[in-house]
Amino acid sequence: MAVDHAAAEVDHLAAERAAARFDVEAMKIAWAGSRHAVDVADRMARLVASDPVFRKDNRTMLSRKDLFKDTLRKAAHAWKRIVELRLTEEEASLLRQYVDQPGYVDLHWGMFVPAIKGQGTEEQQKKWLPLAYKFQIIGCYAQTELGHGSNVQGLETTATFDPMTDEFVIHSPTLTSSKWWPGGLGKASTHAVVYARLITEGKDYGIHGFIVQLRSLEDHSPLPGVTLGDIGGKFGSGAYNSMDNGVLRFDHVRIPRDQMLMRLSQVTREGKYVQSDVPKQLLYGTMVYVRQSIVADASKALSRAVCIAVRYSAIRKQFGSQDGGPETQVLNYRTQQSRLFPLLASAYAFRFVGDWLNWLYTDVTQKLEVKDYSTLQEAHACTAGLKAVTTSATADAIEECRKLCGGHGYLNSSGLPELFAVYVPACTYEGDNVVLLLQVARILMKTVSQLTSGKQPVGTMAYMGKVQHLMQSKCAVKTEAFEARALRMAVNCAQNIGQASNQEEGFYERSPDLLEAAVAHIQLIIVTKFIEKVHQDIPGHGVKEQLQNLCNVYALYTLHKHLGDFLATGSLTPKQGALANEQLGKLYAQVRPNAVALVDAFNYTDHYLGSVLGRYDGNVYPALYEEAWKDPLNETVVPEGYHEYLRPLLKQQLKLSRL
Ligand SMILES: CCCCCCCCCCCCCCCCCCCCCC(=O)SCCNC(=O)CCNC(=O)[C@H](O)C(C)(C)COP(=O)(O)OP(=O)(O)OC[C@H]1O[C@@H](n2cnc3c(N)ncnc32)[C@H](O)[C@@H]1OP(=O)(O)O
Ligand SMILES: Cc1cc2nc3c(=O)[nH]c(=O)nc-3n(C[C@H](O)[C@H](O)[C@H](O)COP(=O)(O)OP(=O)(O)OC[C@H]3O[C@@H](n4cnc5c(N)ncnc54)[C@H](O)[C@@H]3O)c2cc1C
Repeated sequence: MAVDHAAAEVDHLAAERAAARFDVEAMKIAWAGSRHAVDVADRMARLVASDPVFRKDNRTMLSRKDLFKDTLRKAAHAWKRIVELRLTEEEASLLRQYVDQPGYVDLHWGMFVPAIKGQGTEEQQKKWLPLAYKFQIIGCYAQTELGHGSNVQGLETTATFDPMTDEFVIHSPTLTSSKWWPGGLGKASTHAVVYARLITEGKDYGIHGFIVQLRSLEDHSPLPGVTLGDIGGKFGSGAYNSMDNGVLRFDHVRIPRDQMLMRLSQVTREGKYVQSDVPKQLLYGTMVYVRQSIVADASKALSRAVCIAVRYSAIRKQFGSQDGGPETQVLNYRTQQSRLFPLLASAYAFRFVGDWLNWLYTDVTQKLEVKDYSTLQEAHACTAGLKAVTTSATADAIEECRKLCGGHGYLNSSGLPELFAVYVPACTYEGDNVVLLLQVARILMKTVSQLTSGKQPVGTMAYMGKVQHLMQSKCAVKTEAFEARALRMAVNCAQNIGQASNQEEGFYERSPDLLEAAVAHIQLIIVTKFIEKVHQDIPGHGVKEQLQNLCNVYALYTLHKHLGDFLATGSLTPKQGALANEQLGKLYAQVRPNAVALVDAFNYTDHYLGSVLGRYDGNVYPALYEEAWKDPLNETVVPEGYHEYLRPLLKQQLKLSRL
C-alpha cells in the first residue's frame, strides 16, 4: 500500500510543536520585545503576504530589467499603502521589511534622510526633509568611489568654492574619483548627499557632505555635467540585483553654497572655512546609525535561515529504519544538532545584543544633542565591532543552513541561495569587516595604554579596569573566562606593539592578532548582553529556561570554537575546555524537543520566509514538486533549442551508429 509521506510529514511538525516545553506565544513576545511589537509585526507581515503585488516567489526567474521594474512597482505600491492606511513609522518600516526586496527606498530613508538630519543645519533640515518625507525628491548616499571605499579620507571628488558666484563646483578629476556603488543612484535617485573634498581659498579641508541634484524633476534626465548609470549585475539571481547601485561623474557641476551640509563646519559668503566645536567624526554619524541597524538585521537574516533549516530537519528523514520502522529525522543526529543549535542560539544572541545596541545608539544621540561627546568612541567601537562580528557569523551561518538542508537547500525554492546572495555584501558594505575590527583594535590598544596612567575604562571596556585580577586568575566563572581571554589578547598585542621601533609599524605587523583580539572583545559583549537579558524578569511558562539554555549554548559554543585562544592565554585549563564541550552536548539534548517551537517564536509568515523547505505546515514534498513545474524551462515539454542543437546531434549519432 502506498504511504502518503506528505501527510506524515505534516503530522510531524504538529508532534514537534506539541512536545515543546514552553509557551511559544510568550517567547514571541520575548523575541519581538513586547506584545505590541508582536501585534504590529503580525499585522504588517499579513498585509504584505496577502497582497499580490508583493509576490516574490518568481523573483529569481526575472530578468534584471523586469526585476528592477518590479522593485519600482513594489516601492510605489508600498508607499501608496503607507499613505492610504496612514501607517506609523514603525508600521511602515516593518512593511518594508516584509516586502523583502532591496531597493532605493532603503537608501533614501536609511541614509539620505539621516545624513541630512545628522549633518544639516536646522534651516537645511527645514528645507530638504519635507521634500524627502513626501518623496518629492529621492535621495541616495554617494560616498564610495571607484578607487576608494574603506579609506574615506582618500576620496577624490572635489567641491571647490567659487566666491564670485557663491557656489561650489563639484568635480570628478579622475576616473577613480567616479562615485561607485551607491544604492538607488543608478536609476532612481533625483538627489544625493555627495561626499567630496572641500577646497576654499586654495586649501583642501578634507571630506564634507553636499546635497546635489542629479536628475531633472520634470523628466528624470541627468542634469548638465552629470553622467550616471547602473554599475551592473551582482552576485546571485534575484538577490541584490533589485538595487540600482550606481556610478556617477561630475563635470564642474555648480551648486549653491547653502547645499553644503553645514552643521559640523561652514564656509562663509567670503569663502572662510569655519569649524564648529563638534568632533569632526560626526561626519561619519550616518554610518554609525546604519551599522547599528545592520546588527538588528543580522538576527533577522540568521533567524530566517535557521527557521528553514530547523523545520526541514524535523521533516527530513534518512537512515535508521529497522524492520520497516520509521527512519530517523535528521534533526535527531547529534552532528546536525551540533551544527544547527549554535546558529539558533546565535540568532537569539544577535537579537538581544541588537536591542542593546539600539539603546546605546539612542543614548549617544541624546547625549550629542546636549553636546556631551563622552560616549562617541564607545558607540563607534560597539557599532563597528558588532556589525563586523554579527554579519560575518550570519553570512557563514546561512551557508551552513544550506548545507544542513542537503541537496534541496541548493534549490532557489529553498529560499537559502537568495538569502545568502542578498546577505553576504553586509560583510563589506557600511565598512569592510576587517577594516571595522581594526578600528575596534585601535581603541582597545588606546585603552590598554591608558591603564597604566590610572584612567578607568568605562562602558563595554570597563572590565579592562580589573586588569590585576584578570591577568592572574584562573577563571571559574564563564564571563570571567571571556573577560580574561579578551583582556589578555589585547595586552599581548599591546606588549608586542610596544616592542616595535615605531607604533604604527608595530600595529601593522600585529594586525592579524589585533583582529582576533577585537573579535574576542566583541564576543564578550554579546555573551554579556545575553546573560543580562536572561537575568531580567521574563514572563511565560518555560521561556526564561529556554533562553538560559540558548545563552549557555552560545557561550559554550563560542568558547569551544575559540578554545585555542582560551588555552593560549591561560584563561581556561584543558580540563575546563573538555568539560565545557561535555556540557554543550547535554545542552543540545535539552534544545532538541523545543527546536521547532523556538523557530516558530520568530513568527515568520511563509511569504517572508520564501522557502518551500521552511513552510509552517511542513508540507515540503508536494510543495517542492509543484514548485519545480513553475520553472520557465518547464513551460514547454520539448525545450527551445532542441531543433537547433539537440536534434542535429542526435541525428548525427544515429548516422554514426549505422556506419
Ligand atoms: C515613514 C516612512 C517609512 C518608509 C519605510 C522605509 C524604511 C526603510 C528603512 C531602511 C533602513 C535600512 C538601512 C539601510 C540599508 C543598508 C543598505 C546598505 C547600504 C550600504 C551603504 C554603504 O556602504 S555607505 C559607505 C560606507 N563606507 C564605509 O563604511 C567606509 C568605512 N571607512 C570608515 O568609516 C573610515 O574611513 C575609517 C575606517 C573609520 C577611518 O577613518 P579616518 O581615516 O577618518 O579615521 P582614523 O581611523 O584615523 O580615526 C580617527 C579617529 O576617529 C574615530 N572614528 C572613526 N570613525 C568613527 C565613527 N564612525 N564615529 C566616531 N568616531 C570615529 C577613531 O576612533 C579615531 O579616534 P581617535 O582619534 O580618538 O583615536
Ligand atoms: C551591495 C553594496 C552596496 C553598497 N552601497 C553603498 C552606498 O549606498 N553608498 C556608498 O557610498 N557605498 C556603498 N557601498 C560601498 C561599500 O561601502 C564599500 O564597498 C565598502 O566600504 C568597502 O570598501 P572597498 O570596496 O573600498 O573595499 P576595499 O577597502 O578595497 O577592500 C578590499 C580588501 O582590502 C582589505 N583592506 C582595506 N583596507 C585595509 C586595511 N586598512 N587593513 C587591512 N585590510 C584592508 C579589506 O579587508 C578587503 O579584504 C556598497 C557596497 C556594496 C557591496
